[in-house]
Amino acid sequence: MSVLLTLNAGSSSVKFAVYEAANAPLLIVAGEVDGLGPAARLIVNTNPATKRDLGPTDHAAALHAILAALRPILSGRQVVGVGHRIVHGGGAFTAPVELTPDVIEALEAFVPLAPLHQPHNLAMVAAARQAFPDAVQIGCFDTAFHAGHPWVNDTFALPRRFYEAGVRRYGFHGLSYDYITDKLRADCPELAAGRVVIAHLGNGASMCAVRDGRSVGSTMGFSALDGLPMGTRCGQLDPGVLLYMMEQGMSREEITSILYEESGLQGLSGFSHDMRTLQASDDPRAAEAIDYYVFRIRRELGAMTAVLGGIDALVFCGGIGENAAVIRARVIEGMDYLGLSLDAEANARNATRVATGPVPILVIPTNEELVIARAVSAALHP
Ligand SMILES: Nc1ncnc2c1ncn2[C@@H]1O[C@H](COP(=O)(O)OP(=O)(O)O)[C@@H](O)[C@H]1O
Ligand SMILES: CC(=O)OP(=O)(O)O
Ligand SMILES: [Mg+2]
Repeated sequence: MSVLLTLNAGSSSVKFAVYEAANAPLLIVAGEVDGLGPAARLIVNTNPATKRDLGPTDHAAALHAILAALRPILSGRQVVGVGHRIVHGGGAFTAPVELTPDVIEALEAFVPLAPLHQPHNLAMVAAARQAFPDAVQIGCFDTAFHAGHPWVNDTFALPRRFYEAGVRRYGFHGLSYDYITDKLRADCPELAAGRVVIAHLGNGASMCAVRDGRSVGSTMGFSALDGLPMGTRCGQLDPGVLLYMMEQGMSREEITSILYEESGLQGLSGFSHDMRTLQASDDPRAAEAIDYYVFRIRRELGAMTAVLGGIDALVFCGGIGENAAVIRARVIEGMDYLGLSLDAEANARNATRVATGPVPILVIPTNEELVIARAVSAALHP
């Protein structure tokens, strides 16, 4: 049997799935290594019984563990296509593409703009090519969903030459937004045609303003640093802070490390980037980190609603958006002025529909893997 493999290297996880290679890909198995760093674990089919502690694990080791776990499943099956999440496609890659050596070379240019993702995304391509030399390798871009952004959301107020040189607000998490808008189109077409704010709250986090299924605004920009605070990333920052750091004599490497790896929930709490750990802690710094996180989501919810001129539905997704009922409750508190109010009981059990007010609030498990698998399938069956 011919199968497709998808690989999604996020900042704290590597997610994977295997599908039967049909026109509409049929899921065989899915799973992830999450908690990359000192204590990662492998979980298959979200079944806690399969959980295996891997100890200290980076992206490469995670892929190794995934391929080992897949060996019995892939035996007797032929991997004909591998689909990769590629976080940054810049202005040039606005649709899935075969990952030829020329394309890989072009994508390497974006490594400095997404250092927590792009190098790992590209390393997965090399590893998959070695493991499955006969399979076609397809790249699917987080930036592509936002490619039609209105210019005002695309630009910074810098001299024009920077825009021409590609210094633009690309936006990310596009595979997730693509899945959610498609799901809305299928399950609630009346909402899909309207003004929807999607909050993708994972280890990375962003929000997107969607009108009639198209991105018209997003909180992330040129790099995956902007907008909301994240596990270890700072989110929106006054550029004067960067000048200050430079004046203090910090090197580019030091500043990069602070902004990408030592900030966000990690920086504010001083001990963890993981929402589960922070919620379980009684350290006041954990509470303050969560306060700032919620404050910024509420602020951007107002901004995204203003971009859309109102809101017809709010969707939560990503590891935190799908599972952290308390965070959703705190984001929605006092938002009746937007027509948003929460059904506490439905919210507590992570139900799909969690609103009591006039504006639907939905919790939709995102599925970047399926978006990737569909793209691979389309490439194989044009
Ligand atoms: N039940 C839960 N309650 C609170 N937070 C959760 C829960 N499950 C997962 N998370 C959080 O989700 C985040 C990871 O999200 P995920 O979307 O899987 O990450 P990535 O951005 O690496 O794809 C972590 O902060 C984790 O603590
Ligand atoms: C773009 C980004 O931040 O992705 P993730 O949330 O998977 O780290
Ligand atoms: Mg992710």
